[in-house]
Formats: sequence, C-alpha cells, structure tokens
Amino acid sequence: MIVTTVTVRVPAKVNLQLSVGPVRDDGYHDLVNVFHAVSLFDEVAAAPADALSVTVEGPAGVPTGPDNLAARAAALLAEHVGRRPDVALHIRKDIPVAGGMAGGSADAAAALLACDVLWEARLGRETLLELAARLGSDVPFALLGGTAVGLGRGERLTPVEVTGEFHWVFGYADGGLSTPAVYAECDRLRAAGEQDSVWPQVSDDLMAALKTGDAEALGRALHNDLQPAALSLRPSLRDALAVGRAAGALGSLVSGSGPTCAFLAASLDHAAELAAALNDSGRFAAVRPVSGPVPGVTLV
Ligand SMILES: C[C@@](CO)(OP(=O)(O)O)[C@H](O)COP(=O)(O)OP(=O)(O)OC[C@H]1O[C@@H](n2ccc(N)nc2=O)[C@H](O)[C@@H]1O
Ligand SMILES: Nc1ncnc2c1ncn2[C@@H]1O[C@H](COP(=O)(O)OP(=O)(O)O)[C@@H](O)[C@H]1O
Repeated sequence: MIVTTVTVRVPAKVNLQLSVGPVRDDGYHDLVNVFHAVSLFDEVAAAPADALSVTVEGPAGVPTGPDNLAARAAALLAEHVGRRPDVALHIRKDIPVAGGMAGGSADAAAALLACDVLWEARLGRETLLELAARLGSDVPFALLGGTAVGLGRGERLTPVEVTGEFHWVFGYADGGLSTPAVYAECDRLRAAGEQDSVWPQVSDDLMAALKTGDAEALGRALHNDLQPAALSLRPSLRDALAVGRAAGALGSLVSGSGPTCAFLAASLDHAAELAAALNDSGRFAAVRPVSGPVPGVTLV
C-alpha cells in the first residue's frame, strides 16, 4: 500500500514544577521541569510534495515559512537521512500560540514522527529524541508525553509514575508571552534581589502526590519559578489566578512561561463548575477543561 498522508496528534503540556537554576554559559538555564501532557491537541499531516511547505489552520501568529518549528523538524530529519525535505505539512492548531503550553514544540515533535513514517526512515525512539532536543528544549517531551521530569535544559527526560487522572481548567490570555523574554525577566528579578535563586531539586511532595493520585496534595505542590517574571511582564495575571483560587481550584499557576493559567480541579464535575466560574469572571479570552496525563505523539 502506498501511504499518501500521515497524520499525527500531539498534546499540549503544563509544567507541574518548573524550578530554574542560574543562567549557564550557553544562555540556557538548568531546570527541574516536571512536564505533564494534557488533552488539548494539535494535529500535523504530512503528504508527499515537490518542496517543503507549511499550511496552518487555526489561530493567527504562526509562521508558515522555514521558521515554523514543524518545518525545521522536517528539514532536520531529511538532512539526517540524506534526502530532500519534499513534504507538505498541514497543521491543525488547537494549542494556544506563545501560551506556555509548548504548541510549537508539539508541532515539531509531530512533524518528526510524521516524516519518519512517511519516508519510512524508521529511526527509532532514541534517534528521534536526539533530533528533538536539537530543535528545542521542550520538543523531546512532546514525543514522550505522560508525566516526566526534565533535567538539563528540560531535554533529559525520566518518566514519572502517576496514579489515575487529574482534571484541569486552562484560562487563555489575549496575546502571548515570549519565552526568552520571561527567562530574561526572571534573571533580572534575581539580579535585583527580588527573587531567590537556589539550585533546583525535584519536589518529593510533588512526586508523592503524583504516585498516590492525590489531587489536593498535587494542588499544594504546584510550583513555577517563572511565575513572578510572567506576572511582572503581565500584571493582569495576578487577578486571573486569584479568580481560580476564589472559585475553589485546588491549585493554580501560570503554565511555563505563560500567559496561560492552569487551575487544578478535584474531579470532572468540579472542572466543569470551575470552568463556568472562570468564564463568568470575564478575565480570560477562553477557558478549556482538560485532563492529564495523556500519551505523547500518536499516529492518527
Ligand atoms: C519555559 C518552558 C517550560 O517548559 O516552555 P514554555 O512555557 O515556553 O512553552 C521551556 O523551558 C522553554 O522551552 P523551549 O520553548 O523549547 O525553549 P528553547 O527553544 O530551547 O529556548 C528558547 C529560549 O528560552 C530560554 N531557555 C529555554 C530553556 C532553558 N532551559 N533555559 C532557557 O533560558 C533561552 O533564552 C532560549 O534561547
Ligand atoms: N508550529 C508552531 N506553532 C506555534 N508557534 C510557532 C510554530 N513554529 C514557530 N512558532 C513560533 O514560536 C513562538 C512560540 O510558540 P509556542 O510554542 O506556541 O509558545 P510557548 O513556547 O509559549 O509554548 C510563536 O510565537 C511563533 O512565532
């Protein structure tokens, strides 16, 4: 059978713990980054074509040239296997753009798998993870999914044992935040003595909460060192987070570099109630209930 189109589904992430160490010589920060994949997905379809192209269905603000992370992934994989990147990529985006949910990284991971299958390269998981790390710190996790601790830049992954499922509500903001700008603001706050800097350690409380499936303990253990920087750049997020707490969220935090806010619910029903309260507050551009963990890149 001749395969004409390969379609891959890939999830967004929230960071359950994002502990940021000092800036390194290469400009990156050493992290403890506990990723958690949630049921909000982009889809990338790869079809044979004369040349590399990208089309995007969904929100504005996504580049369609060689800068698109999915295009970069296809070009890198083609170079690795020694062929032309003769593929048309079509991205159906549901993950917010520049929202701190790693949508671009997700599309890159999806394009790696889609091209690997389309071109019958059969590179295997270790090689795909290695190529993914060259594309961006968060790309390897989008291949893996589930829940995982990321060390180094976030690319050195160890899966985490999780019992059951957690229910979340995400509150989207109007407009994104730039990841490098948020890391730079974190460095600025630390240099000004407005934020402590300690060597990042995996939180035992967080690991215990995940292992036992204890949502209340998970709510207490959520932590994001980039949150003060995101709030400094987007002060309105302070009130947005407070709305969720007042509506009974077990925990609330900015997702990664923001500005999306993540709220943890006690159950599926509680997530629906929380979503209604967040919607009514008028503080979010959109509100989405989701669950996690979910698998990483998957062939459709
Ligand atoms: C903050 C996080 C949390 O998961 O994601 P987002 O919330 O933006 O999705 C990540 O660390 C973002 O990872 P990713 O978006 O892949 O970053 P990269 O492309 O590798 O790097 C973009 C820029 O972010 C900064 N960066 C990234 C990772 C890291 N460990 N230290 C850094 O300082 C650097 O300024 C770098 O130039
Ligand atoms: N496939 C893609 N989807 C989204 N953004 C992309 C993509 N490729 C490149 N980008 C660029 O990367 C920037 C950050 O993207 P994204 O991954 O959505 O944000 P975040 O790092 O906050 O999760 C966008 O503003 C956009 O310019």
